[in-house]
Amino acid sequence: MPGVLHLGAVSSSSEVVVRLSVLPSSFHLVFPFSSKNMKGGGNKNTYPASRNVSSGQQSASARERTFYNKVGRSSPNPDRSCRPPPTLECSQIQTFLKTSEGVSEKRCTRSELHESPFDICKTASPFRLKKPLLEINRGRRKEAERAKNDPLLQYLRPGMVLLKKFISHTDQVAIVKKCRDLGIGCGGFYRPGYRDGAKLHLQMMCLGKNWNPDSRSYEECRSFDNVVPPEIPKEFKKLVDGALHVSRDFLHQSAIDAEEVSIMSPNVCIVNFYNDSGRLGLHQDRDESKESLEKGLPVVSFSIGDSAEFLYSDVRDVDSAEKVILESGDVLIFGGKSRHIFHGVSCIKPKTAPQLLNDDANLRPGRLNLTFRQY
Ligand SMILES: O=C(O)CCC(=O)C(=O)O
Ligand SMILES: [Fe+2]
Repeated sequence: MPGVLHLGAVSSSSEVVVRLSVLPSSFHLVFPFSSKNMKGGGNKNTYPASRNVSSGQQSASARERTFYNKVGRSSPNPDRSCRPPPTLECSQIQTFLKTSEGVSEKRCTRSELHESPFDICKTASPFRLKKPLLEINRGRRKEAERAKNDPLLQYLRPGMVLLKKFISHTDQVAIVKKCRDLGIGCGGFYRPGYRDGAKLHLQMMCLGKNWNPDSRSYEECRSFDNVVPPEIPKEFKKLVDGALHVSRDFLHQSAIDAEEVSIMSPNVCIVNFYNDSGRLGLHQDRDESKESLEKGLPVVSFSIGDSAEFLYSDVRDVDSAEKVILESGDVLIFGGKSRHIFHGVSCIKPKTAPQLLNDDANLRPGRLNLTFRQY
């Protein structure tokens, strides 16, 4: 039965064998954004119509399209031991742990994480009280009012563009669900720290390659548990590509050199989850390859959930840093002359996530952020 987890466990004093098997699910892909339709100087408050990516056809209805039609049918991660996984469609995860000498098999395991996987979604309660319609509508009106005068496309500085509300509601829900599934599996969320014991104020998961905060370098598998990070879902890559094209069109329409934002193909993504007290100090993203950094290939950042106060500056100085609020659905791009900016998250603004997202994605209070890079 699709999506059903079979768990069998056999245990002896020297060995534990756990087998999980889940049938993979298939996806039908539909994406909402097409750079081709983007008129930078046109309607400031709408993005272009949806496009069915798989067929390349224009679709009639705009915005509210999803890139999964089967969200929530989770397929736990395939084998991610530090060896080539047998197949990405792998439907089984096997863990062999031996407590005695002579370990012959040691594959995808969580045993070394020392903590249970972090779930970015709330546990569904069968007794969840529905908010009164009046209250829901009041929330929506407030959100719409606030967004009314916000230009959808904002040029923040050379190489830095903000696409407000770029990710549709249904795509945000799908991203949350995908990150949740990956996050509770092998290579999922953990609280990163440094050798001296200091911890970052967030939960992190890497896709593509692992970023090691202590050595400030990328590695093929996580040094603390030998797990190969999950791949970046191709649906995420399509959204990144759409965002890059829309921002280049916008620059072009605004008589700014589109090359300030280069096209790149992400092969690394750092997924951060911040709770209400989460934050991230000012830093530069400078651990990608020399070639990528020299070309100024952009970082593309997705925000979902509660809003964040995002700081950026040419120097590492919180007091003089510029400030921008990143809201759910926003995409921030910084490349070219802004590729080396110092940036960070000074605070999360509690209870600012759209009510509809809370209802449909069941995200914990906090903020999900994905930053895509080309190593
Ligand atoms: O959460 C954010 O907006 C920034 C994340 C970030 O800078 C990073 O992961 O390097
Ligand atoms: Fe960063």
